Amino acid sequence: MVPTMVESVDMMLKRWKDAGTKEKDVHEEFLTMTSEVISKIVFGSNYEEGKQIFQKQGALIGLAAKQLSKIRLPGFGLSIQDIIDECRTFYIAGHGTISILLTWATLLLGIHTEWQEKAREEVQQVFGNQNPSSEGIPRLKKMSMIINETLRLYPPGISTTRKVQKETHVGDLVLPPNLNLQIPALPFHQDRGTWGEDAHLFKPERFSEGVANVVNSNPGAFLPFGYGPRICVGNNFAINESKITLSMILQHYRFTLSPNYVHAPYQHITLRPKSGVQIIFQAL
Ligand code: HEM
Repeated sequence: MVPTMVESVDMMLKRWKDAGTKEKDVHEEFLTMTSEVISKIVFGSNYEEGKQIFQKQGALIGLAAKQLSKIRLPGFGLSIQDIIDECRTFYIAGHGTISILLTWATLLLGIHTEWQEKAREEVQQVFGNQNPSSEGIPRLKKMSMIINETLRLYPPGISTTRKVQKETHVGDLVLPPNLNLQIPALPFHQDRGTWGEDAHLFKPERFSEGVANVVNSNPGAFLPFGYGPRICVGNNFAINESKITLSMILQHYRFTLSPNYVHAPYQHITLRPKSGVQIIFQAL
């Protein structure tokens, strides 16, 4: 997967170079790039083909006889429809969230340029001018701290849901069966009792000893990928793709937030910027 990710980021950086413009809406750029990656990995195709596959799937589902969707693959208990649904889930879950994480991380590094420099130094130590490799990715400690702090302040999957199976007592509350619960990440991520009075500030050093060290007394304090048996299955995929993308950008550009940017995060399933994030890039 790493070479596929590197190839897609490389294509994005070539587009940037050819376009020659310094200011970019990185949300748009990352959306195209992450769609490219997931299309190649799930379908072995590119972004345009991936889009077409979904349009064709719509028609296919309409045409598919009920009989077809009832065919079950031996040993797996999955129907053709189940497999189509799984591919769709991976396609949708597998790029929107990563592009949002990358967008917020770039915004924060565009403001906190001292952290941008620290991250660039680390990337140069680990990869030099070479493309990121799977052996080097786990050595990017500062990058992990930056990504975790971004996920804490701007969790793309802003809330998750659970359904109560049997009557449950939580403190004085009695939760009846079948109650749907919405579990928002932000109040936990910005709780001053857990994170301190500066909980609202970007301070990646909180994670210098890893996530477990910060949340060991309360595993629910940091929920960017959810929690328990239904935790996000794309967790490592997302972190790897984010580290690769940020590393390659840092190898080629120094960047700052544009004065044209208007801060307007809003929740539309995920936590995204309403009018994009405009960043000014300077080639190194
Ligand atoms: C930064 C990127 C991502 C974030 C923030 C994120 C966040 C989440 C969250 C909060 C959940 C709910 C977990 C729970 O209820 O406990 C979830 C579930 C899920 N995610 Fe992600 N996700 C990301 C990337 C991905 C990627 C790249 C994929 C696939 C390639 C993916 C596939 C899934 C799937 C299939 C589920 C449902 C798991 C289940 O119900 O068992 N996600 N994700």
